[in-house]
Amino acid sequence: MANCDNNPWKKNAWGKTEKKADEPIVSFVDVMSEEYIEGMGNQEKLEEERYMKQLEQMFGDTSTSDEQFTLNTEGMTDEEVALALQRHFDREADVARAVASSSSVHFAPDRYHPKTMQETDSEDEDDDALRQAATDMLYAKLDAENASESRLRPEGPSTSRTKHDTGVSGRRNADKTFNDRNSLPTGDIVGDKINNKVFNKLMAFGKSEAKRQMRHKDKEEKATMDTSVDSDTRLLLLKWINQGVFDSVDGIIATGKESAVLHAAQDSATSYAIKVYKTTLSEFKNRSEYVKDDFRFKNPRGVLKIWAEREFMNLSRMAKHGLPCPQPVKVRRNVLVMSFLGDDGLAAPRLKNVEWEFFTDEERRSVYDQVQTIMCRMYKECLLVHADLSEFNLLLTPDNKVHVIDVSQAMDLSHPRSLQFLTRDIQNVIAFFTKIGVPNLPTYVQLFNLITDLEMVEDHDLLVQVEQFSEENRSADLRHDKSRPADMELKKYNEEKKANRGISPARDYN
Ligand SMILES: Nc1ncnc2c1ncn2[C@@H]1O[C@H](COP(=O)(O)OP(=O)(O)OP(=O)(O)O)[C@@H](O)[C@H]1O
Repeated sequence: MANCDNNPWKKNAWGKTEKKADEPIVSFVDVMSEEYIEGMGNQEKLEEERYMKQLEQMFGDTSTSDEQFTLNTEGMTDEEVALALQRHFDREADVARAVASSSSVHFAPDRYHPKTMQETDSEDEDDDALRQAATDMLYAKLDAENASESRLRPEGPSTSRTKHDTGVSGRRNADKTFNDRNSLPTGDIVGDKINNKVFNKLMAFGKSEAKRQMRHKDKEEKATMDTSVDSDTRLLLLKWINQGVFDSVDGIIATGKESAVLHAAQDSATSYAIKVYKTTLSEFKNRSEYVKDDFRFKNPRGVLKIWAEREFMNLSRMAKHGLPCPQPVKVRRNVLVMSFLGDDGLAAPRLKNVEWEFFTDEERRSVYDQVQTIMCRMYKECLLVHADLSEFNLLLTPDNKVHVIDVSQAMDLSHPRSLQFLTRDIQNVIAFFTKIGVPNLPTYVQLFNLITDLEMVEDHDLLVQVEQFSEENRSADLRHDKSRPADMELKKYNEEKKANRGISPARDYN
């Protein structure tokens, strides 16, 4: 086979004539022989030695030891010094490269690279010491700047402080407490210290106090609404002013347990009392005795709004029979408008508040007689028992006439306990007039018999007799439905509504 190597037209894959290799051609057998490899190694060693000699000739000593580099800069300009340093740096770099390529020399990175960030215990200690020194310096500076605050610093020149220092944290706590006025009103505590325990307690107290005040505010707002007028009532009153029922509502006459009574005026000639019932259940708890047998009070919340209507209805019944009481004018939801008892916008006093020492015996007796007549007529003509009659619900107008008010709880005689309530009314009245010195008052039994035309005896307790009578003489209607005696009152209530030609007795007025 012809030897193709000598052919000048021989081209490589890119169409170019291949350049003849400078290196001697070595057979594969030679490459694989150990002597050849050894020879190669020796040759490299020789080349390396030769290179090092060259470097020595160029730069002098190229030792890689950690000897300190010294440069005598005497008489040198800055530029010469810089050049010398640059040369030194270059030389070291060359040596490092040469050494790195030699398998017999280990590369020491510390010499050319920044110190590694590996931390040791001793380094930690050093850092702590450094930090402490920096803190000391900072506080020393602060103290120097503000000599007046030096009392915050613990005694002794070598004492160091951190943010956890009691003095520093105490001052910081005091600042925070003082500046955080929203949560805690502290007064002036500038310059004082508060230790952490106290500070934490103060903050916790501040938070709970803020919450408590919010709750308190809520309650206050609700209470204001309860005792005076809520927004719905205000709207209703405004509507009545627009309708010309009255011109203005100009103040509170009284706030009772269950209501607020306001004064309203029209043309400065006519005055009205507006009774706004509270709409919270708590106020009606003490009414349980009136309502415990009454079907309407099974759901007490639903019943709150009927108190105004009930009073309106009772006042209507009484006014119809000409009893001295406020004239009912309007009722809607929990608001009742009635005529005002008094003079010049001044409400008539309750018997409780009358100055009886200015009254003669006859005048006092006259007042008692009026009350007795009211009780009799309420029972006989209106078929009602007041059920809360006392010196608190009887007003004395300037013409010395007694008027009865607050009849929302007044009950029809059909109520299974109406006689018991009448007995209590009698006891209240007799007790009061006895107290103000009215002579020759009847006994409880006498008054009871006078009002009811029943024949109770003096020898026995009136209430015991009344209980017994009620038990034996339930009305025929009630006997039909003993399980729900209050149904009787409902029946009467509905009959009365119908008799008043409307679903509600207030209908004719609204
Ligand atoms: N028509 C009126 N004219 C003048 N003052 C009145 C009138 N109605 C009520 N008042 C005044 O308002 C006060 C409270 O009225 P009323 O007794 O009806 O409300 P109450 O909430 O039932 O009060 P309490 O339960 O404390 O007796 C009365 O004591 C009286 O001074």
